[in-house]
Amino acid sequence: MTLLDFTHLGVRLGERPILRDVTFSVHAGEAVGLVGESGSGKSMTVKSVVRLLPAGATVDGSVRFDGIDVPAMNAAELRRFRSRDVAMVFQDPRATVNPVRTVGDFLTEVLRDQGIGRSEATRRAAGLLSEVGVGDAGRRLNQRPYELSGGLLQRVVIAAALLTEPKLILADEPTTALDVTTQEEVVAILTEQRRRRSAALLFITHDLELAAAVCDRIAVMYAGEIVEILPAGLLHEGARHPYTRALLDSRPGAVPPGDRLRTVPGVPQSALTAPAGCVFADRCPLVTDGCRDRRPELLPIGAGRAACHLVREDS
Ligand SMILES: Nc1ncnc2c1ncn2[C@@H]1O[C@H](COP(=O)(O)OP(=O)(O)OP(=O)(O)O)[C@@H](O)[C@H]1O
Repeated sequence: MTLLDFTHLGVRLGERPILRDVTFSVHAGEAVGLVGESGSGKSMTVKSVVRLLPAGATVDGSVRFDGIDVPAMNAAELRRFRSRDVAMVFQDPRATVNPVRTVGDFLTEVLRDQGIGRSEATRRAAGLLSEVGVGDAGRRLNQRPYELSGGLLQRVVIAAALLTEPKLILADEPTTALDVTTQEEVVAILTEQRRRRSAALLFITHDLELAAAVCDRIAVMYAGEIVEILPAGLLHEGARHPYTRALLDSRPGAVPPGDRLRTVPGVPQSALTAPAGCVFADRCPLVTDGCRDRRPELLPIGAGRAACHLVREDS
């Protein structure tokens, strides 16, 4: 069953295009990874779900949650949607948690807003802290954010995200600010807890391997567009788009130890600077004249979809 549905979503900031024709869905309980270089539009796609786009953004196409058009929600519907149906985990937990209030206040606030009494809210918050691996929950509830490490605080943010039993979790590079060992623990906890609750996940990362480990499907973005979407388990053998292939080739693990790392040649484009035909044409090793003339559509190929004239003509 489709939970979140983007149909021809376009976002502009003034005259500047940010996202173009973004079309994909996330099913109930499914995890979809949004991958791509900096500036490709991953965060803007996620922000459009909760209507947190910058002031002055204009949106066309649709974003539907459980069949309801998010841009058309009135203030009360939007408040309810944001506080109950969807939860967010961002890169830096210290930017999410109020530094001067206790962890307990942060965790119980949403439940208290829903009319749940203090002791019940505290009991639930303590239970969730234990579930996300924060020991000595009673003591932690009385601490302030500066008393917790980044990894512990991100677990607190994950606990807060789970409190209202959301149907969808939006995670924007949730581990980038943490050290490598802590990253693995936090990803494992997020994955385990969302699976246990059958919550869907839209997971932003630069890291294809991480996306493949955490998600069921991977959507690759470039210059404000989705250029490929495919099952995570088929990432290595099934990726067809030259940009996805180039990202795979530029992973540290793609070259023998000691060899020079490969990069995707050229400079990343935004939706504003991308060429008129295929957005990847300027950097594509397979480019032909036809690629510069016509924009490829995201069409079924193999087990996924890709926006590339060449892989389509090949198959
Ligand atoms: N507040 C803003 N005002 C103007 N332009 C913005 C704003 N935020 C993002 N952009 C532009 O929108 C485009 C998409 O940005 P977005 O943050 O979605 O990319 P991203 O793929 O999430 O990148 P990163 O991985 O670096 O977070 C970029 O060209 C960016 O410069």
